[in-house]
Amino acid sequence: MLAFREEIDRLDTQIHDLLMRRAEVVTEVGAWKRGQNAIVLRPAREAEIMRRLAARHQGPLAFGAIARIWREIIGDMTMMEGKFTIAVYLPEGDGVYWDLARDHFGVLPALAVHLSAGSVLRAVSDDTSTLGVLPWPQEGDSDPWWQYVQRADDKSPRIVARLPAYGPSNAPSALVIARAPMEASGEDRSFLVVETLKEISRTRLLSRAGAAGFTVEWITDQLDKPGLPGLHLIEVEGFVTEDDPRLHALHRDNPDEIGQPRVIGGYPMPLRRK
Ligand SMILES: O=C(O)C(=O)C[C@]1(C(=O)O)C=C[C@@H](O)C=C1
Repeated sequence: MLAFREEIDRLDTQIHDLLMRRAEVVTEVGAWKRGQNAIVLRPAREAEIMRRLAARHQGPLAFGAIARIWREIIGDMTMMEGKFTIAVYLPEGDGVYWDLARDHFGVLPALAVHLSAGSVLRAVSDDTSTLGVLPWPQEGDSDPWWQYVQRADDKSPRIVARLPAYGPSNAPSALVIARAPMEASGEDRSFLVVETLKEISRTRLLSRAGAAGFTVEWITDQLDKPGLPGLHLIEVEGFVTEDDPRLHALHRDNPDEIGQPRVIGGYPMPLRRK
């Protein structure tokens, strides 16, 4: 028994030393980024780190535990690189987005409570908060927040990540908005906002998107009544940038039905518990 505990003490010392060393390296990364005026948060890199660890993981400890520890490490170390505040949507009586934010970004960042999604968007737009945590878009929401996300550039907030980074696929999801650069992680999804100019069924819109070359994962509408002219949020496979020829094709091939779509961000695919 004593021998086991001595071994555990030695391992703890090594883990602690390595974490302190990792924090020093991340501090250097932070200094380098400040010199370059580069944005601190890199969701694509974070996803790659998690995927690499998941692929090599073995032994009796469930990967969910490793994922949680690494989210704490990465979240807290991101905060060391620059001052972060996170605006979190916290509807009365529902702390799910708060928990998702804390689990993802660690104990260090300050979380600010916002009672509406619009208020989260404003906080990130006017730089009161670095990041915003918003609910996954709900069907039937008459005033969905995504319609106010302008486009995927570095100046206005866009969707950059999905929470949780690891978990069952039916877990409640949140989306993170920030003014961060677009970066592909190798396994990504993107969000397009598409304006329909006349009455068109969802099936027709989806087949148009397919014909333009997109693989559609999910769609929701700004209106309670899908089919009427209006805005549609379409989640597609892969990393899509503003200059993607498929965006142009969707409008060009259906000029009376579909306006020029815009990209409002996307996210690296989270790891899924098998
Ligand atoms: O690789 C970087 O750019 C880092 O800043 C390091 C690090 C990390 O802790 O591994 C921290 C924040 C970024 O979002 C991604 C990764």
